[in-house]
Order: sequence, then C-alpha cells, then structure tokens
Amino acid sequence: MTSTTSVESGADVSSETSAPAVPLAARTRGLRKVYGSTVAVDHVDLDIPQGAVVGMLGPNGSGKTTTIRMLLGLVRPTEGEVELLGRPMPDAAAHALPDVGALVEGPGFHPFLSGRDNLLRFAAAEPRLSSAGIPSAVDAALERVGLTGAARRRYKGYSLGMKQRLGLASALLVPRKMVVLDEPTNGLDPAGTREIRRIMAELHAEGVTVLVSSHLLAEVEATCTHVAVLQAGNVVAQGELAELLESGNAALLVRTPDAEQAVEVLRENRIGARLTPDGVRADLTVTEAPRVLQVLVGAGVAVHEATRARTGLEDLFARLTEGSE
Ligand SMILES: Nc1ncnc2c1ncn2[C@@H]1O[C@H](COP(=O)(O)OP(=O)(O)OP(=O)(O)O)[C@@H](O)[C@H]1O
Repeated sequence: MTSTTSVESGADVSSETSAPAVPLAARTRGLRKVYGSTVAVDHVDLDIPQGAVVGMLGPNGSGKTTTIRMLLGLVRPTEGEVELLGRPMPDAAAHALPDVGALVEGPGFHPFLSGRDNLLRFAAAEPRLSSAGIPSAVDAALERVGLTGAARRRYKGYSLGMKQRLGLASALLVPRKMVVLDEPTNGLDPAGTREIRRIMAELHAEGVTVLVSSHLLAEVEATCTHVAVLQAGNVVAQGELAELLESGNAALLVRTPDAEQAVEVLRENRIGARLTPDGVRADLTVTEAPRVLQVLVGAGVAVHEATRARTGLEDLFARLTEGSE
C-alpha cells in the first residue's frame, strides 16, 4: 500500500519494486488464520505506512477483526508473518505494544466505577506511566476525548458514545506511535461519530499512524488516507484512497430509448461508447460530460437521464457488499 495501488490483485508488490520505500508502521505477509473449517483470513499482505490513516473496509465476517487481533498479537496466526512497529508479533509484543493504543472490543470497564476510576485502573497497568504520573495522564486523556464533565459519573450510566470515548481515552493514556480502532463508530449517533472522527484527525495531525476498521465506505472516505478492502478473508484492493476512488474509467451513463443511434453518433465523434441494459455508457477518459450530452442532443437523441458511473472503489465495494448487508 506504500507506493502502488492494487485492485483485485490480492497482492501488493510495492516492497519488491524499485519504488522508494515508505517506512511502515506495520506489515503482514502471507497472513492466514483458520478456525476449524473456517478460513477467517487468507494470505493477507498488508502495508500500513507510517503516519497514514488506514481504513480496513469489508462486509461483516470478511476478516477485519481477526486481522487486527493478529496485528496486536492477541491471536496467533495459523501461517504468515506480522511486524508491528518493526517487531515480529506476537513474539515481541512486550516491546511493540506500549507504543500502540488499541480499541478492539469493549475493554473490561467496571460498570459501578466512574469513568475516571476505570481509567485509573487501566493506567496502573501502563508500563510507561509512573504512579506519580497516573492522575495527570488520566485527566489529560479524559479531556482529550471530551469526558472531563462526566468523569466522576458511573460507567453504567454512560451513553454508547461516551463508552466508546472512554475506550479511546484508555488507548490514549500515553503518547502512541500507532492507534488501532476496530469499528469505533459502530452504533454511534452522528454527534458521537463526529467526535471519534475529530480525535482520529487530531491523531493524524500529530503524526500517529491510525488503523481503523469499518464496514462503511462513507466512513472510510471521510476519515482515511489509505484503504485496504477485505472480502472473505482476502485483500481485494489496497492503496491510497484518492487513487482507488479514481481507479476505473470515468464514464457517463445515459438512459435513452435511442441507444443504438446514441452509440453510433458518439463513436462518429470519437467518444468511446457501448450499449448497456438501460441505454449507453460513454467513456469520459478523453472527453467531458457536457460534450457527450451536446453531441447526443445535437443528433436528436432523447436523453432521459445522465449520471456519472460510480468510481472504482465505490463500484468494487458495492459489488462486494451486494446482498450481504
Ligand atoms: N474465534 C473464532 N472462532 C471461530 N470462527 C471465528 C472466530 N473469530 C472469527 N471467526 C470467523 O472468521 C470469519 C471472519 O471474522 P471477523 O470477525 O474477523 O470478521 P469481521 O470482518 O471483523 O466481521 P465483523 O464486521 O462482523 O466483526 C467469520 O466467518 C467468523 O465467523
């Protein structure tokens, strides 16, 4: 994912090419996890560039959580390699993990303790914090996620958004090089979602590498610089978000009853065109939409509707998730 963008190749060869190497915060090679007869993750090669916000996108059951758990050393791969901050996982977990904040599944917060007291318990287990530094680190983390006002309320009474933010606070008790968030906005209302996005944007601005999983393309589009798309345990696309969104030929879909005539006049005007079930698909790689419409209308073709074809990533993701959600 560092220097190349691959769609449906299943393999990113960037590190094997002569392109300049981008330092990686994490990478996997040939990663595979099998549970009984279920292949949860299958030969996944991921590159997580340092400082990127990488969205791991995929429908339910596509292997996002399992991949994240292997990256963090919570699950041992059946096959393959994982490097986190330059260290092999899970063997070097004790060295790599202090620099990584993770929000993976609801951390074990105590329902009858306040948010602050819960964080104090987590902070006590942070190898980088001295006992004297714990209270100020906890208060800074609460402040950062906007929970200072609710810090002394019981966790039990927190809204889902507040619980997620407390989880984030526990991941951010000390400065991190990398933060890993598994579906952090799942079930949140728009205000809660905005709050998580704000914190992710802040981390990015500080140079922290962020890996976030989501089953929503719009979510990834709004927050990420890079994306890796998973389907049935495989990476089917990965690369820079902007490049993936633009991949695939730009085209205009024209709904018309005069489709054959439309294809003919477009081709006469050197515009690539082909029939589709509803009309015509006109290629926009060498021309613009207004020119296509001008040619069609000028030739007397009845244009009932014209829409842009979906971009490469939208199209790919729609195909992957069709019927699954
Ligand atoms: N501990 C486990 N034991 C057995 N099967 C598992 C286990 N963990 C995951 N799986 C299976 O592996 C596949 C991938 O699951 P995973 O949770 O990684 O996907 P996901 O993309 O994170 O999905 P979701 O968005 O639903 O969390 C699924 O078929 C799941 O049922």
